[in-house]
Amino acid sequence: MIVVEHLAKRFRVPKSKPLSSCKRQDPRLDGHYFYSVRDVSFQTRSGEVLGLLGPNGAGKTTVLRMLSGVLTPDRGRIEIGGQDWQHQPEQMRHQIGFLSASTSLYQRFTVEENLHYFGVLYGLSEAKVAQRISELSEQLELEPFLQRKVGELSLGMNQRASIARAVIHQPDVVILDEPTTGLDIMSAQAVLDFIDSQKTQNRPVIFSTHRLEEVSLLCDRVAIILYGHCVFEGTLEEFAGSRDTEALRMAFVERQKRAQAEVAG
Ligand SMILES: Nc1ncnc2c1ncn2[C@@H]1O[C@H](COP(=O)(O)OP(=O)(O)OP(=O)(O)O)[C@@H](O)[C@H]1O
Repeated sequence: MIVVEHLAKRFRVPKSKPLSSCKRQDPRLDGHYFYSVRDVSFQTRSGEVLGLLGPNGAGKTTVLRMLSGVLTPDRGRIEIGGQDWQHQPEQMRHQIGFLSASTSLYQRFTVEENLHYFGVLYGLSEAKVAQRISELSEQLELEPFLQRKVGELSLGMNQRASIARAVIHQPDVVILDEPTTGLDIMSAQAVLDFIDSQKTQNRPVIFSTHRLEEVSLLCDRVAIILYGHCVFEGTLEEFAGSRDTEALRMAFVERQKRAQAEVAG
């Protein structure tokens, strides 16, 4: 079970850097600080997939970076499997597999060499590393390019290898930031199948996306982030009355319009 309560994160606005007009009008700008995440709460159970939705700049990546331990929240609480992040940050970091846009691999190493390197870095034995590489190769369809250098891979291959790197240590929780963005159909499908397979292993997945078809297909729950606030958290049926993509789209547009009107008014 993952419980996130009242997360908040602000960043100091550098004096030297002029803000865009969009940023200057953003209600989250307050004095010298930009409040990227104001108040976000949600929860998800083992074997559930939670989709984090919201327009560009809503605060999704900042939430995921706090969940994965990359950023420390200014406020709020994160509990994973009954343990509080704040009290056991190192232990918790090992329980999480996090893929972000900045998850990178060594370009001159092959995919297998990269996975081996990161597996050893996580303290896995040689036998365990070999077992994980074999499992992940199958799950993410890496076999055809396992021996190729990362610098020669397509975007889709690179993303699948990066996901394998993120979960090489068999974490209890998988967190993926826009995992299918920019991918071709086959690579995107391999990533979606991987997320789906986590359900059968009873492992919770939290992922951000702009694609409602993916939410409809995979998610048990959604959390909608607008201007750094969580404006909805619950099942798809509670959100849109059904899992249908069009129903989700209408519910999402309705929420966003309402939030914009509240901000403007
Ligand atoms: N380190 C930082 N310093 C200053 N502002 C930041 C920082 N990180 C994020 N922000 C700002 O916080 C807001 C939320 O950013 P975030 O990346 O979390 O949004 P997002 O919902 O993931 O957007 P997208 O869908 O485009 O990826 C944005 O306005 C962003 O510019």
